[in-house]
Amino acid sequence: MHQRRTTLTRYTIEQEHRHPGASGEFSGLLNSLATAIKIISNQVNKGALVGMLGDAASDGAAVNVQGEVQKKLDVMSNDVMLKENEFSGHLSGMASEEMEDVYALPAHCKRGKYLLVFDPLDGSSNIDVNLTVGTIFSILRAPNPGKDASLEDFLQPGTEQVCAGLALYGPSTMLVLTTGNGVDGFTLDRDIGAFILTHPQMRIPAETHEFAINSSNERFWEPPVKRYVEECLAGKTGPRGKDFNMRWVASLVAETFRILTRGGIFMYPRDSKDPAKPGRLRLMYEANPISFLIEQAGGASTTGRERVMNVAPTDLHQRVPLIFGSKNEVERLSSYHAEYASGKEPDTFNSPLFSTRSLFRTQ
Ligand SMILES: O=P(O)(O)OC[C@H]1O[C@](O)(COP(=O)(O)O)[C@@H](O)[C@@H]1O
Ligand SMILES: [Mg+2]
Ligand SMILES: [Mg+2]
Repeated sequence: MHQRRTTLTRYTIEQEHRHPGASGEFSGLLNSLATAIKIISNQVNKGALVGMLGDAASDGAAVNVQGEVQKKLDVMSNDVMLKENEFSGHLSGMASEEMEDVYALPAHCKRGKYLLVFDPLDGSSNIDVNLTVGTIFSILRAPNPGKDASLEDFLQPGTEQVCAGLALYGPSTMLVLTTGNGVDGFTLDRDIGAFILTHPQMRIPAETHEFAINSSNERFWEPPVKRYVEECLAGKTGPRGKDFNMRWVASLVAETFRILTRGGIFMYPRDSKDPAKPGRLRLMYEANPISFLIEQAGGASTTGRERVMNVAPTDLHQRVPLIFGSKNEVERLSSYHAEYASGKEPDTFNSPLFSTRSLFRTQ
């Protein structure tokens, strides 16, 4: 007996039926996005077999607008995202982590009513060590549908996103997305070449005992983050009264999926490492789409000072501090930021962990 499973195609049609006025453009766009993701997944999966590992230029000279060395897979993924989506007819422009300016659609491509912003390959440092990487995307409404999009058209806060999602190229290839009605996860069934709904309505538990932060930056953190991490490390014997576990994959997509699955808090906070950069992660194609997913799954996302999706973008490649995950933990860390901003010194800063001999010395 045939057991019917919900494919991504069926899912988008069903969603469309819920909106009687829908034109089908959005489903068409998701379809071309899914095709791009399948192509990238195939190349990531084959890796060295198709010569896809390593830097884009053998001497490491290919550098993107972020000043980061481009991997071959960064370049290939960017190209696939552009070429598979430009023809959909549903976009009036695209912007990518790997390109300085807004991508101008070729003259022969029809202009549509959406804008697509993406990080074609997130977690690039993990490619050569065969760990999970992914693609992050955000869909906005084009202020001037049918016309070429300008840079200003893209500078919309995260609250304006109509859809956001990520693809994971890990042990299995997954697509996780939200259109503002919760978060649904699909797994690629390679035998039939279709995404199947395997993780409907994902929810993040409000409580957690797992945190993720790159602790090599500890000396650059602000006091609220130092305080929060110190309290986690103090475990049962500290003010939290419970032991915490720590994870750092250095792949935002993988950390996000872990948090969507079993909770936790992710922190790439503001630090003083490079005063020109208020954070490590990019607002438009990393922080906003991830925040939309997290909030839709019942979690929270903040810069420490404000809700990420409320930040008014001023630049395509703008960076922000990013703290997200289980609601109670994110709220706790936000309250530490607020206390710090108000000038109140919490008692825990006098704890031995912050003494001159300690790991978490205050500066
Ligand atoms: O190397 P670090 O400082 O730990 O940073 C890790 C972060 O950088 C990223 O790899 C940045 O993304 P890209 O690989 O797209 O540049 C995130 O996925 C991850 O959270
Ligand atoms: Mg990235
Ligand atoms: Mg990237």
